Amino acid sequence: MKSGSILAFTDLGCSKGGRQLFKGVHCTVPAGRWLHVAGANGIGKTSLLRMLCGLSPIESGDILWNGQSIRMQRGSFQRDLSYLGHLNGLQESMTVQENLAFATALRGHAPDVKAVAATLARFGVGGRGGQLVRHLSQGQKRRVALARLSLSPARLWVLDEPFVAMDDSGISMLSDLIAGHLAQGGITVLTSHQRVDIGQVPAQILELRA
Ligand SMILES: Nc1ncnc2c1ncn2[C@@H]1O[C@H](COP(=O)(O)OP(=O)(O)OP(=O)(O)O)[C@@H](O)[C@H]1O
Repeated sequence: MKSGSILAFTDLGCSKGGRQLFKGVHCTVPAGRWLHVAGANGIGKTSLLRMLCGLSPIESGDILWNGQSIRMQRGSFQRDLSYLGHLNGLQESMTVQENLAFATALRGHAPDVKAVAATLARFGVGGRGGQLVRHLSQGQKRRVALARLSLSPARLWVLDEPFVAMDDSGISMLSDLIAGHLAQGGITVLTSHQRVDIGQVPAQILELRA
């Protein structure tokens, strides 16, 4: 993983349905650090993440990746990004193994069957590889989504409420996964209503306010 990436929000604002959610957000997150986007229900945390991922347009201000607006580098920025939303982004009618192989193929690589199996085992769903995703529990789906994330070479991880539906071992596994990502020079932006600890790396907290 290349080091030295940097993410910045400059005077960022967002409105939905004609209502201003937040404005004037400034924040810089360097390589190896993580940002906890916090704030009350409905304040706009998911909306901010969706702008960051290009799922909705930037209305005011800007988002910079390595000093350049993400609007000017859509393709390369998307390759640097992995997004985990509320819905996990898994194909329900495919097996667990097929989902991970599909994600690898989308990145232009041949699926490594052994690596997929080892990763599923690491995330506590090793026996589920041949099972359809729609037959998994919510927490198991989350674990499969995290297994897929761990195989991603993306430098920026954007995670919307990643700890929801996770049991204690899942929470600690995810914290370790993020800590490992940061140690390799990655950056993580996440939302959570709970306090989050990621190894020894202090949180940068962005508290959204109306
Ligand atoms: N497409 C839309 N049209 C109109 N309003 C929208 C749209 N999408 C989101 N909103 C509104 O924008 C506000 C912010 O929603 P968002 O999901 O970003 O909040 P949040 O901070 O993530 O909330 P929570 O903590 O409850 O998950 C909410 O009031 C929501 O109803």
